[in-house]
Amino acid sequence: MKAMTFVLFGATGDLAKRKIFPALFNLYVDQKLPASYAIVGVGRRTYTVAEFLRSVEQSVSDAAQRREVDSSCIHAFLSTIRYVSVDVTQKDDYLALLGQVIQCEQEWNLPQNRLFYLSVAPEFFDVIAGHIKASGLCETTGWKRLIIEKPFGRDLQSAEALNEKLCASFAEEEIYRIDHYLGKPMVRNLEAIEFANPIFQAIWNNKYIANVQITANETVGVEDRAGYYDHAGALRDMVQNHMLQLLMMIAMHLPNRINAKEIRKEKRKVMEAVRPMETEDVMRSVVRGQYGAGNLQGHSVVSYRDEPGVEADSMTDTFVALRVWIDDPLWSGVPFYIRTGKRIKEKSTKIIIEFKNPLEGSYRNQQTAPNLLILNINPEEGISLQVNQKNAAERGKLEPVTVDFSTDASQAPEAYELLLSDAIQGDSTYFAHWMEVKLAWKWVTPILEAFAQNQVPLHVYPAGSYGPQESAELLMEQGFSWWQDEEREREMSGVHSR
Ligand SMILES: NC(=O)C1=CN([C@@H]2O[C@H](COP(=O)(O)OP(=O)(O)OC[C@H]3O[C@@H](n4cnc5c(N)ncnc54)[C@H](OP(=O)(O)O)[C@@H]3O)[C@@H](O)[C@H]2O)C=CC1
Ligand SMILES: O=C1O[C@H](COP(=O)(O)O)[C@@H](O)[C@H](O)[C@H]1O
Repeated sequence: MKAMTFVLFGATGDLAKRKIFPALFNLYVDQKLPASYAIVGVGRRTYTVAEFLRSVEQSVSDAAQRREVDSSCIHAFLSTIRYVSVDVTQKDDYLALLGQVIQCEQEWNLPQNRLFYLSVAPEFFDVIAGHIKASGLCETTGWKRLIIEKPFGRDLQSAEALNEKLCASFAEEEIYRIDHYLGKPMVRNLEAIEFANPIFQAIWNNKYIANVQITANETVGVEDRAGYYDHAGALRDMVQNHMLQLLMMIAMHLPNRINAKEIRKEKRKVMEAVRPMETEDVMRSVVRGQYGAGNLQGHSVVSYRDEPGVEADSMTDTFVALRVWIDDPLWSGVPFYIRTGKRIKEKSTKIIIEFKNPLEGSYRNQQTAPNLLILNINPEEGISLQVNQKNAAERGKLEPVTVDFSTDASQAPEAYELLLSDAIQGDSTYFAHWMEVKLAWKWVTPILEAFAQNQVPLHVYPAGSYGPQESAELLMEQGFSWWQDEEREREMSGVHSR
């Protein structure tokens, strides 16, 4: 790993405190940072270095406790950090930043490898990239990289404009667009499940797969983010980025080689093959919902429109379900169902692959359940396979059982740790390439337009439910159902087989 200087814009912000500094600290403890490096925190407020380090110390204290490290370890980590107050809109302020970076490079004898992380509001992304270039921060004798937070634009046009501006300062291969779903260990694992297991690889196609169900349900509501969310909605907030990334990961074909270039090439091909939607398709294949008041895990919760900061007549989608077709020989005829919602009965991110069931009805007078491959992403992490077996206690009645493998999620590194470690090493496999982002925006555009013009009904669903009933109907049209909901209902009613 090459020695470097890590410049963190937004170092006094929420994300830096909650995720970035704890992740850097964990990497430090695990000796996954370069042998020599410096971190330069950039914020607007005029902190002294000591004040800034106190705030960093606070933000890594939980991680330090969990890792059972002593204060000397924390102080050693803090000793690598400096702070500069910069108004990112003021070009002259960047000279002080450049001075600090050069000073760090001299003090620690670091090559001019510079990693810039923009953890600031999106309206500053292009401004900062431009000033980094104009100030000379970009002129290095080593490498330079730019990590950029979400959201990457709010539609195709703004994303293109942002990308153009970033590309004036950084080349595509130097830009690392964060999608934190690509930092989740089980999402990274999808590629291995598909491509490192010949038995799955052999049946990963429309001959054997009946449908694929991708779910990211949350129990939380809009929280204190109405200012952003009420102008975004679930389609922009979750589908354009995270859900389509999951789709690309699960549907990509076997790459020629397992490396960043080939994997991203295959992901891009998936987005190119996703069937575009006309307005009529949107009306047939997309369900839009918004949570009403309800009861969630024993607590009454207010409707979305009654949340602080939300417009009383807001039409913002807090739930979206979609039926997606991929027009390529591998997936022709296989519906991919995607859904995501807030204030849903339980937190659950998973992908369920339902296999075709040619034996249905052929097993004497008994029904066989389809085989399911369940990829649990969050909060549980692991794989389950549903198979049929005879229950000896029930006179050999056939019933589905699951073979489970789960990992201890509490021991797995956090998404930001994995993403930061990758960017430091120059591995862009799990960052969104511009073409993926662009194609995803392009694909959601007709849906965004149909929502804006109210061409799709907004179904109100009770908080604590599985979303609007219409989302179940989307699957029923092909004779399917959301397996996860069925499973939960069965568990609750004490019935364990179909
Ligand atoms: N917070 C989260 O959970 C998540 C955040 N993100 C993304 O991360 C990014 C940062 O979010 P978050 O940390 O929540 O934002 P915050 O509002 O908490 O922090 C913003 C940061 O930007 C700095 N800043 C604001 N204006 C200026 C300026 N003119 N000059 C210099 N610095 C400035 C602030 O400095 P100061 O405090 O000194 O004013 C602060 O460090 C955003 O793109 C967001 O979309 C993505 C996923 C989750
Ligand atoms: O990016 C976002 O993701 C979170 C959900 O992330 P998860 O890791 O908890 O599944 C979502 O709550 C938020 O609205 C969105 O901006």
